[in-house]
Amino acid sequence: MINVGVLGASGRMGSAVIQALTTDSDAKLAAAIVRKNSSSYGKSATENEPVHFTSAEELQPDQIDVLIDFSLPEALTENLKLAEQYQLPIVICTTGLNDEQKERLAQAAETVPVLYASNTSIGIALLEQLVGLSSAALPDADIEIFEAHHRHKKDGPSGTAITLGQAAAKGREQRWEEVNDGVRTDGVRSEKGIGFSVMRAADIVGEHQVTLAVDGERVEIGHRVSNRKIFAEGAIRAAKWLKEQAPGLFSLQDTLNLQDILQRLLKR
Ligand SMILES: NC(=O)C1=CN([C@@H]2O[C@H](COP(=O)(O)OP(=O)(O)OC[C@H]3O[C@@H](n4cnc5c(N)ncnc54)[C@H](OP(=O)(O)O)[C@@H]3O)[C@@H](O)[C@H]2O)C=CC1
Ligand SMILES: O=C(O)C1=N[C@H](C(=O)O)C[C@H](O)C1
Repeated sequence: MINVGVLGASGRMGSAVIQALTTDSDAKLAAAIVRKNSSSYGKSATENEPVHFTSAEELQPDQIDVLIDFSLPEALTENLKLAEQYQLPIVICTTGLNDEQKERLAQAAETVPVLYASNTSIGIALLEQLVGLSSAALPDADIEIFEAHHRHKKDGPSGTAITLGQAAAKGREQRWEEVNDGVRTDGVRSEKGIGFSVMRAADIVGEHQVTLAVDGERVEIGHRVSNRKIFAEGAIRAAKWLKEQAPGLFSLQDTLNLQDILQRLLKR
């Protein structure tokens, strides 16, 4: 049984992780961590078990094996400090990180196991591989990425959309900085640019579509999530894997054998 500390525990994803832990036979909720000024602070985090929303300062580190972070980028530094202070593996699922924050992940990974996943679903991990493969196989195709999320989302393009763009660039051995067109404000695509379009509406959980288009033909690779349980269970699966690792910076791909499967199939 592993004991999980959830950071950002009062949020949409924090609540989904807490819910998923109630039915997991190998992992349980050990701490539901929020800001001290959170409206949830001190309230009960679960219906039947005696876990209350608590602050990082009150944490009992000996009762925790691994942390899962679904807070916001503003909390990243403090959350990594917590992992370092108590030598706890940490799965970071927050998106919208800037370059400095990404460097901070690598720095923390020198002393604790850190897994960063902009999307914890296996479907998106698979899409990443398929996008890399498609982009290499169709070197002249124009690549565009569409993503749709709920009206409350605070960052865009989504972390997943950026990860998929990076997979496409990697497939063509291109530097991401040179091909990232972002969300075009003038509507004009650069020659090798990868562009993004973003929809924010109602309760959409998470949708991504990568289009590779040549004149007269179009490949579309897409993924839709309709329940946050998918992300929650993926994060818990990653946490179980990370708990067994030495310090280092990992991705969801490290926990799966998708590359091996693809390589085996491509050799046939
Ligand atoms: N990797 C993945 O698969 C997925 C990643 N995400 C990402 O996870 C993150 C959270 O998403 P979601 O649950 O929808 O967001 P919410 O806004 O619902 O939750 C955010 C949580 O962070 C807490 N929080 C806000 N500001 C701070 C702060 N400055 N310091 C500490 N805690 C803070 C809030 O707590 P309170 O206000 O109570 O203090 C709340 O619990 C986003 O970055 C999102 O993009 C989302 C889905 C899947
Ligand atoms: O904020 C969300 O909700 C989501 N964020 C992640 C992202 O930015 O990619 C993953 C998921 O699609 C949901």
